Amino acid sequence: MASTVVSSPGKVLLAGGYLVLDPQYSGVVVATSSRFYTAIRPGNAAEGGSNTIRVRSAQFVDATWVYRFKVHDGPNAPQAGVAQVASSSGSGNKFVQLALEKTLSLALEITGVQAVISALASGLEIMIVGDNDFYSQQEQLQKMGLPPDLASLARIPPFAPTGVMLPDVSKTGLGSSAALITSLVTALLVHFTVVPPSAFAGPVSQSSRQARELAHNLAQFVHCFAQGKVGSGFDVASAVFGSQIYKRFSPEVIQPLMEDATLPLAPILRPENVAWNYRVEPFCLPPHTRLLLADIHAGSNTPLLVSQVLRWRKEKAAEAHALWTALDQLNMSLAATLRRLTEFYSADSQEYLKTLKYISSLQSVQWFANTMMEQPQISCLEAFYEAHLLTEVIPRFSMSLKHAQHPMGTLSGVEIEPEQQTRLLDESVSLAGIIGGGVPGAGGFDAIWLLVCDPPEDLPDMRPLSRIERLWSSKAGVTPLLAEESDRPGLCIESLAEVPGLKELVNAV
Ligand SMILES: Nc1ncnc2c1ncn2[C@@H]1O[C@H](COP(=O)(O)OP(=O)(O)O)[C@@H](O)[C@H]1O
Ligand SMILES: C[C@@](O)(CCOP(=O)(O)OP(=O)(O)O)CC(=O)O
Repeated sequence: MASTVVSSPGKVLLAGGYLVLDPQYSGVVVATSSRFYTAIRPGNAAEGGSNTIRVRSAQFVDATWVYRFKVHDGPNAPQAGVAQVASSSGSGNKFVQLALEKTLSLALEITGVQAVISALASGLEIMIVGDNDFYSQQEQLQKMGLPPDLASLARIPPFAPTGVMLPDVSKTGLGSSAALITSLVTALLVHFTVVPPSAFAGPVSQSSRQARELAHNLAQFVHCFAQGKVGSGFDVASAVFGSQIYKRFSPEVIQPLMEDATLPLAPILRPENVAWNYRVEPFCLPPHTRLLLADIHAGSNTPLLVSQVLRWRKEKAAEAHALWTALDQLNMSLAATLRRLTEFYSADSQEYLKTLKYISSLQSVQWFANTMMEQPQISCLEAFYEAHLLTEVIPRFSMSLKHAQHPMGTLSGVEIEPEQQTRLLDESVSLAGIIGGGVPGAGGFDAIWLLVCDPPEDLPDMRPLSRIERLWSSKAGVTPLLAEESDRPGLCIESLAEVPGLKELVNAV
């Protein structure tokens, strides 16, 4: 039987951090070209593999877990028992184990006990890998004697070994656990014929929507259950559906499953369940602009930041409401302006590209220097400038949150946009051809994002991307990531042979 391979993208929350935890507000999420991959194939019956599931995470030291599957007669429905029988590191992998247990339980409910048992007759071999971008490659570049730029990153072999055990890896904030859980549960759903592979073979369509929604609901539940908390779920939603404007689901929908592990899953997780009230509005960055991320190699504690901000919001309700409302307006204006740029391109790609090429060589303060410019170019330029101004204002607003708390003290030290990040952003955004940027997600010391002009044709002087690479290479500990915005839908079914480097890993013993 051929391997089932499913991938899902990482995420960048451009705007809407903290707000997106509340269903009244939305987050602007970009799915990345960097992905997680899960490959599943039958094990070896001759080696007594029946009902044995071996999971390997090839990029890490001692990252093999072996599980034994059993069907239990639950009080309400048959349930999958997935017990760990071996682990190369001696410790478990709660996220993987729960993904297996919950997905196989759902398969038992939907396809029946016999179908699941026969699909496990030879056991399963599962390989999980994430693109190099999910982990800081700064040490790898040093080892290879390469400068910290995009060309060097492209020379690192795919799925390069990190040389460390899983808990010790330095992450870049692309949302590894959400992308991993989403690709793993969906690969299992496909392998156990709960959903057809065709549902993930092309763009999100009406006919494939239900399968995606089931994968979404299951991945959200497993991710929350494994984390022991219900986040906004923007990371899982973008792993499933791609770039979007996201409004969260009410946590109540999965609360019964979080509290009672014996409940049947299908009635709650099925796509027809109207209690799943999340909203996904498709979104994409304007044509020929490039998302560029920096790995800052530092990291912040998101749960701590979140709990401090939410406590402040509760204590200072009126102040917080005013700030949340203002921030949401700015975030939604940014999304609308970026959309308007895409519309310009659709209406008149030549004028759009002319404008893009023009601003690629100028700092934003010079964009309006050319008084000879005429419509429709002026309107297009105005939209680029509006996007620039909005990204300038949004982080300053979150900073006002930092200052707002001082009299009260509860938020002191909450570094949503630390000064180092502000300085790096200011320097980056002031270069020619940079539309704007910000601190993604919960903020902190993790990363910054930039939107960079990337016109299709040659430019008379240095490309904006190269300007940024030059600036960042002069800063210790700042390296770009290869990730761009994904040009594919969220979840994708893959062919093993077409994912460079994956076949070799899957076939290695
Ligand atoms: N590449 C991987 N292979 C296997 N399990 C993984 C991998 N990455 C993450 N996990 C599982 O997900 C858990 C949470 O991962 P973590 O990277 O801390 O999450 P996050 O991306 O949300 O910060 C890990 O403890 C591990 O159980
Ligand atoms: C605060 C948040 O709204 C956004 C956090 O975004 P990040 O991208 O910082 O997330 P992590 O991958 O968990 O570090 C919390 C949420 O929406 O769940």
